[in-house]
Amino acid sequence: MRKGSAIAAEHVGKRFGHVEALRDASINVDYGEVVALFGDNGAGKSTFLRVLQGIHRPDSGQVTIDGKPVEMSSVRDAQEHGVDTVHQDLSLAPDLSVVDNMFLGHELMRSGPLGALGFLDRKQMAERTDAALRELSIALPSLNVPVSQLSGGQRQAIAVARAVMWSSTAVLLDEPTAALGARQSELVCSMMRRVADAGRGVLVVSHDLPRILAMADRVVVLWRGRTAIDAPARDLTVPDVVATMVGYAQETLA
Ligand SMILES: Nc1ncnc2c1ncn2[C@@H]1O[C@H](COP(=O)(O)OP(=O)(O)OP(=O)(O)O)[C@@H](O)[C@H]1O
Repeated sequence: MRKGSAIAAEHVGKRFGHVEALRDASINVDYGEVVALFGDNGAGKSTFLRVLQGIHRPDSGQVTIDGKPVEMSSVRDAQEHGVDTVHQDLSLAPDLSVVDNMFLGHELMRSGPLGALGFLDRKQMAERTDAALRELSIALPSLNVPVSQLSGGQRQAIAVARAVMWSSTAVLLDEPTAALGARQSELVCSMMRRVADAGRGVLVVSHDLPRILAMADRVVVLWRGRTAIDAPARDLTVPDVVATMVGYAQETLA
């Protein structure tokens, strides 16, 4: 497994007009590590995630990928650096099969009779889908059913497996357990651990404090656009995290 920093940001600032969404936000995710990003509503989590995804250019500060400074101006730039994101809406095409969703935008073609590329290489796509799901111990009833026929947890698993298949450095997840019940949330947590074990850095944004704190290696808490906590998860309890968020707010009101 590669060692060191998969993705990081130092002292990032980002303004939208008069709103200072990020003022001094820092985070580091090592290869093989799961880092949880917590914060109250409006703390800047989505903005920070978008900076790391190449959607927003930071006004100040630096993003590094694989330890090297990067300037990104699109999601494609982040993908070229091996960083992929699992969005809250999963971005799956409900009527397409598991295999077709895994290769959405990356379809494999094979030569037709006259040597022209024109046919989807369904065999190879199915084999690579099977291997990608196996790597994360994801079992599905069939790879050929439309994903709309699968459970929420299974759809989440496909979106994660797809991100892992197309990324070599880091996988960013936005609220992966928000729409799931307890059992499926636990399965998604163990899957995130396997993604890290497969050598990626994993960054998860969540409001599901107890569950994600219990499985993460490191925790970053944003408060009003600043990194207020950056500590090993084992050193923190849920009340610690909440108290920091609320405590900071009370300090300001006082
Ligand atoms: N495109 C934008 N234009 C203007 N203001 C924005 C934009 N994006 C975010 N903001 C503002 O930046 C601040 C941080 O928002 P952000 O969505 O990053 O917080 P969050 O921690 O993800 O919140 P939540 O948990 O509610 O999703 C908020 O005040 C928000 O209104």
